[in-house]
Amino acid sequence: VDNVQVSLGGICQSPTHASFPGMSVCLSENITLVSQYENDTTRIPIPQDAKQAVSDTLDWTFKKPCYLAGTTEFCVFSSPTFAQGRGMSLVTTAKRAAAILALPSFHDPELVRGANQDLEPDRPHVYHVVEVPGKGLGVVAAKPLYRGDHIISNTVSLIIDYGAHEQMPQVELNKLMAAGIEYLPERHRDRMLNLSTHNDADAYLEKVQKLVATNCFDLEPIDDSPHAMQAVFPEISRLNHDCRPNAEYYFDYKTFTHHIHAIKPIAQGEEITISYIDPVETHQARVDRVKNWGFECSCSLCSAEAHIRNASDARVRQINELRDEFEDYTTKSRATPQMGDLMVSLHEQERLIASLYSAYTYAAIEWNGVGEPWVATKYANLAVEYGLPSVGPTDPDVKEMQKLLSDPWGHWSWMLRTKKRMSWGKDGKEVDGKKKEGEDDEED
Ligand SMILES: C[S@@+](CC[C@H](N)C(=O)[O-])C[C@H]1O[C@@H](n2cnc3c(N)ncnc32)[C@H](O)[C@@H]1O
Repeated sequence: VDNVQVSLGGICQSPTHASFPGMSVCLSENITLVSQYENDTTRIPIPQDAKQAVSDTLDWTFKKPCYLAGTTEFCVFSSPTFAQGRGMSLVTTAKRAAAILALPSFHDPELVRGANQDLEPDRPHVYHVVEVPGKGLGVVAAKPLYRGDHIISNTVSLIIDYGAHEQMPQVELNKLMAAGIEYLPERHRDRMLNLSTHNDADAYLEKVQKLVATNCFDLEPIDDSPHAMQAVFPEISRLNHDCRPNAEYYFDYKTFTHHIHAIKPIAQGEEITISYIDPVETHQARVDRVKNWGFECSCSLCSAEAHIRNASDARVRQINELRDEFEDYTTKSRATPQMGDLMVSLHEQERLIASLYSAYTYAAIEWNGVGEPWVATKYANLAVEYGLPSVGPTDPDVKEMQKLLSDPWGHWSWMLRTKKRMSWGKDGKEVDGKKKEGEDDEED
């Protein structure tokens, strides 16, 4: 069972005004193409020879400008035709650009048909973008929404390799990001350029830097590169933060699409929110993290009275302690089914709806681990129901719970804790880590 803490796949972890170490950087042979940007404070012209010759092989339409950072060259790659002409751009290495180009959504346009509502003006939107006092723009429900209802999806618009952040001076990276935005088709580009920068920017490139920092999400590497990626999705970026949100997001790597679903009932006209941070943190930690986006968190939990906040902090600490026990599959673990029930209850008390699926998952595993298939089945069903809108159908926990549902007795968790504690199996030897699928149960 995967640890549920959000790191990658979440909102950018170091979003605003971070200082990136400037390494010595040499311009690649494309210096003449980018030098024209030096004093440009408005828009970035497309380099004359950036467009590739049209060929039968699927390729990026634009592959320049580039910068050589040490021995690594980072370029802008762009496909204005991606996702029915919505377009996408990357700032990354040629190797990673090739890995992304190999993804199914580039070869089968049907996979991303209908992913972006702006391409389907006749489809009724379930949300409106409005001015929200004290928050700039925000998203409100256009009709009553129920748990699991789909709200917005966006294919990725701009991706920036964290390797570029590490290895390029910020000012050079800003130019590449600006070129990536420039390549997007006009309507899409305008939406990107209208995104919030939280506060004013004096120059165009500073504006590009701030809008990426304010609106990006983190994506895991899709190749053998150690570097994660930042991604921007213009419509989804209008969602404001709440530590106890009513919507959750997940990224589908197959289609390169970000999805937002309601995780609880939302009334017509109510603001739709997501959490920018790991919400299973204490009050002070949350307040500090949210400051990265330049605002003081005023959500209901952060503005609660001190004694309410303190009780919440105690529950959050207990959730984190219990998680360590559930993740320990050795005989040292103190995890019991009743602790699984407690985990569920603590999540409910804390209004941690987005990660409730993980509490149900732990409870299902623990009940199955002592040979109680029907209680395990109840929790596994709940894990799937709550997991689908929160983490999506390809999430490992959701898939594991679907397996448990189809055959609790054949699942790796069946009687696992009992066997461990009674030293059954494997000559009584303790096996570290959880039991792997297909491992035999010959001593049962
Ligand atoms: C990703 S944008 C969200 C959309 C933004 N409000 C807009 O006008 O486009 C993030 C920025 O929105 C504002 N914001 C988001 N959540 C907020 C909140 N709970 N309270 C105040 N400002 C918030 C902050 O300025 C933050 O830097």
